[in-house]
Amino acid sequence: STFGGNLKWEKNSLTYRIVNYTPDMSATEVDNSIEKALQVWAKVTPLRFTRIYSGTADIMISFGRRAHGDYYPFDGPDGTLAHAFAPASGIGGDAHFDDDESFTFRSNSGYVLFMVAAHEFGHSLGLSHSDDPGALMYPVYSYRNPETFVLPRDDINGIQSLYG
Ligand SMILES: O=C1CC=C(NS(=O)(=O)c2ccc(-c3ccccc3)cc2)CC1=O
Ligand SMILES: [Ca+2]
Ligand SMILES: [Zn+2]
Ligand SMILES: [Zn+2]
Repeated sequence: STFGGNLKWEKNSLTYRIVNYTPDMSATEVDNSIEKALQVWAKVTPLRFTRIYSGTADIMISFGRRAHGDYYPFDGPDGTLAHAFAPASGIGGDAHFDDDESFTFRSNSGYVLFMVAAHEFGHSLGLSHSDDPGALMYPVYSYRNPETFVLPRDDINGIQSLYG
């Protein structure tokens, strides 16, 4: 959900940090999923993402369960899979993933981290939900092959209305 207003980043160069990992996948698979999910948005905007390994990034990415340090505790298996905060300082832009879910790299047994992350990063960049069922920002998870995934037109229009 889009916590916070309909803001946007006032800079095109953003940093991200993968704060911790899920036991479901290898670190390399998590790194790859996150990187590709950010590239989905970078490809159609002037936005550029630089990974940092310590300190505070614009987009802090972490896995947690139940109460995990903000006012939006997760709910155990299923239900909410993840959430992200709209662009702002501090927790703004951060994306949290519910570690009571099973995330996967490619197979469709479990939630594909790439897909969930691409959706959440839409929120991190200022997008809210789309009512187009084919859109990435539609609020219902749907599996699409990460290898062949192409950002739908509705999402391109949305992100380019903010950062075109
Ligand atoms: O904006 C919302 C509101 C509902 C949420 N529920 S969720 O965590 O179960 C969730 C639902 C769908 C997705 C999703 C949608 C499209 C593609 C990939 C994931 C991600 C998270 C999380 C979320 O980001
Ligand atoms: Ca959950
Ligand atoms: Zn959402
Ligand atoms: Zn959280």
